[in-house]
Amino acid sequence: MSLSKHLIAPSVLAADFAKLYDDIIMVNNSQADWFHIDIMDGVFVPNISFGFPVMQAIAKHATKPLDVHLMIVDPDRYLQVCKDSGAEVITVHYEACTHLHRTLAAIKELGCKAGVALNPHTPVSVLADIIQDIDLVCIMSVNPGFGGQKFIQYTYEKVRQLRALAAGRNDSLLIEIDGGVGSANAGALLAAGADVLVAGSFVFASEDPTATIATLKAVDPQVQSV
Ligand SMILES: O=C(CO)[C@H](O)[C@H](O)COP(=O)(O)O
Ligand SMILES: [Fe+2]
Repeated sequence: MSLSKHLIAPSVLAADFAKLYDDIIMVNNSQADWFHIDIMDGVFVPNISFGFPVMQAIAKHATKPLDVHLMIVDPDRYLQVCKDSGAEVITVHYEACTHLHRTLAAIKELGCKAGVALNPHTPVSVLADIIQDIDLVCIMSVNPGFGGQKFIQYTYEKVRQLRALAAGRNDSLLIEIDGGVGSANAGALLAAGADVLVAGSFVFASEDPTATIATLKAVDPQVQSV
């Protein structure tokens, strides 16, 4: 049995949409902790993924929490439908929210965990005055919009900075890493202070996704050897 406390959230974006049901059942039966659901509007990011009807179909069969990453402008418009579509964690982008404090309060009001995602160019210091109000910070380790991109190395430093920023003010903060995550960087991310690893192509493009999830779940924190 693994003693690891970190969470694995396979990103459905990388699943085979023509056999989505099979992939949902695979995740249900794996050691994954959450489903990561990427919703894109073609405005905040230069891509459109899928919307709430598809998420509702996923929720019908998923036996694990849905961790929803909203890559959309003005996300307040869609919080209620997101909750009604099965979300347990709702993450909005810092860069997409004019009134982030109000948006986080609205997410919590719905009974969901409130997350904030940061683009690679956004420093963690922007969260200094609001860190105590956040359940989860998603550090983007690629520019959002597409799966299968190369992991940005500076992410390790951002995880360390965020853990230091939250110390004593939000010790239960979950730090999630999204983009280009796989066994080459998982151990170092955990050592830096990450709690949740999102993995899309690394899981779904592998020969045996169930075993790949188990491998990520079994990773121990490791100081990066570069
Ligand atoms: O938010 C995302 C893209 O914007 C995805 O969650 C992320 O890219 C995961 O895919 P991969 O593991 O293939 O990089
Ligand atoms: Fe994502």
